[in-house]
Amino acid sequence: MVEAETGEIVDSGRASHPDGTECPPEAWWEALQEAGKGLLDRAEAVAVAGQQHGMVVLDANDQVVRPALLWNDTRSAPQAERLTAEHGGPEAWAGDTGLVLAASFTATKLAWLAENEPENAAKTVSVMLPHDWLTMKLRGATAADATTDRSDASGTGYWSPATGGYVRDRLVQAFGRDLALPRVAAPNEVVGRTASGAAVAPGTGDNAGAALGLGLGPGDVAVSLGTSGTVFGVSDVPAADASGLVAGFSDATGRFLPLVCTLNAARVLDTFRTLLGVTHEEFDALALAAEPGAGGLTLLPYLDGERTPKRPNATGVINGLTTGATREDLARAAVEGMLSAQADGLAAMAAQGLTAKRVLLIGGASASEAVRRIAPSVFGVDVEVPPSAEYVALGAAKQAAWALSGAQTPPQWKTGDTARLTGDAATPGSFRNIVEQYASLRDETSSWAAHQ
Ligand SMILES: Nc1ncnc2c1ncn2[C@@H]1O[C@H](COP(=O)(O)OP(=O)(O)O)[C@@H](O)[C@H]1O
Ligand SMILES: O=C(CO)[C@@H](O)[C@H](O)COP(=O)(O)O
Repeated sequence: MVEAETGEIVDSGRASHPDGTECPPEAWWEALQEAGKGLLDRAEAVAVAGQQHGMVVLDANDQVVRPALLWNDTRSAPQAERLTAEHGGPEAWAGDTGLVLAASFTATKLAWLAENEPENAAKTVSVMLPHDWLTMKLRGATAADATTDRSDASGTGYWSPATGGYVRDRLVQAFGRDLALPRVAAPNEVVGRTASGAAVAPGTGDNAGAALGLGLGPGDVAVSLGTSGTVFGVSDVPAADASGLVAGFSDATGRFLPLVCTLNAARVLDTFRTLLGVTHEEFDALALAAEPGAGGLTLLPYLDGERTPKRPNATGVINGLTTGATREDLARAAVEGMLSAQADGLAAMAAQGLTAKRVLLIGGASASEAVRRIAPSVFGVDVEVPPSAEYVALGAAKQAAWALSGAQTPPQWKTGDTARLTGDAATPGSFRNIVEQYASLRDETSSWAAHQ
C-alpha cells in the first residue's frame, strides 16, 4: 500500500501460495485475502500484477475447471511445435501475435487441454490469466464482464500487439473452438469496485508491472532474477522476432515490452547453494573466492528445461570438471553460468534494436553480492541495482494510482538511489573467456538428443 501522490510505501502484506507448475486459482485468492488483510479495506484503488501466461479455464457457471497450468509448465511443448508447423511456421506466428510459440504461452496450454483432457475441455467456456481471474474476483464480477490488460493479452498467443485485437483464428486453431475472453481494458481505466468501494484498475502481467514500477525509460533494460530470468525494456514499436528469442509483449502504459524469459535463474543458485550446504552469504563468499572462469568449470544452467533457447527437455551441464575442482569453483560456475544465460538475453534484445545503455538488476537473486560483483563483467555493461523492493507490486500500485487520478500519464514517483556497479577492468580477458566458453558449451549441446 502506497501514497498515491508520492509512491511512498505506507504498509505491506505477504502470503505464500503453493509451489509447482500448476495451481488451483483458489489458492491465489486465499493468499490475496491473507496478504491484503488490513490493507484492501483501507485502499482507495487497487490493481493486481501477476505471473503471465497461466491458463485459468472456467465452466458455464464460472467455476474453475482444473488447476491452472502455469508459465513454467513445459508439458505443452509438443503442442507448441504442432501449432507452429500448422500455421506457417515461426514467421507467421511472430507476424500474427508477436510470439513464436513455446510451452509457456497460453495457446499451447489450451491445445494440451483439448488433446489430453477432453472432458475438461468440453466443460470449458472461458479462459483468462491469473491476474484477470483475481481482478474479476476483487470486483465480484463474472467471466462475461471480466477484463484483462494489453500486457497479459500479449502473452497468450491469440492477441496481436500490432493491431491491439484478439486473433480468434489462433485461439480456434489451438483449442478447436472459440472461447469467451476477457475484454482488454485501457491502461488507466477503472474497471470496477471492490466490496469496500475501492476503484479497481485493469492490473497487468508481472514484468509489465516491474517496468511500470521501475519507470523504465529509453536505453534502460531490466534484468530480473527471480524464478524466471527476464530481460526486458520499453519500446514504442512492437517486436516480432521470428527467432523466438524475444517475445513481443505489450507494456502497461500503451507501449511495448520486448522480453526474453529463461526458466532458470535464482533457483540455479538455490540448487548449488543447497548442494554445497551453505547460506546465501556463505555461497557468495565461496563464489567470490574463486578466480574468474571458475577454474575451467562452465555451467549450462538449463536445470528445469529451457524456454530461451527453446530446449524444453534440456538438463544442466557442467563442463571442465577435474579432480582439482573446488567448492569455490562450483559456486562461481553457478553464478557465471546463470548470468551468461541472461547475457544471451541482452544480446537478443540488442538484435531487436534495444541495446542496453544501463542494466537495472532486480528480483530475489539481485540481493546476492556475488551476482552484483560478477554481472557487469559478464554483461559487458554497467549495472545499477535499485533499492530492494517488490517492483511488480509497486507497478500495480502505480497503475491503481494512475486510474484513480484520471491523468493521461502514470504518476512519476521517485525511486531511491541506485547502486552503480562497474565491470572488472583488471581482468577483462578472463571475462571474455567465460562468455566464449559458455557460448561453446551452449552451441555444442544443441545437437544432443536430450537438448532437442
Ligand atoms: N541473497 C540472495 N542471494 C541469492 N538468491 C536469493 C537471495 N535472496 C533471495 N534469493 C532468491 O530469490 C528467489 C526469489 O526471488 P523473487 O524475485 O521473489 O522470485 P519470484 O518472483 O519468482 O518468486 C528465490 O529463489 C530466493 O532463493
Ligand atoms: O513467463 C514469464 C514471462 O514471459 C515469467 O516472467 C512469469 O511471468 C513469472 O515469473 P516469476 O515471477 O515466477 O519469476
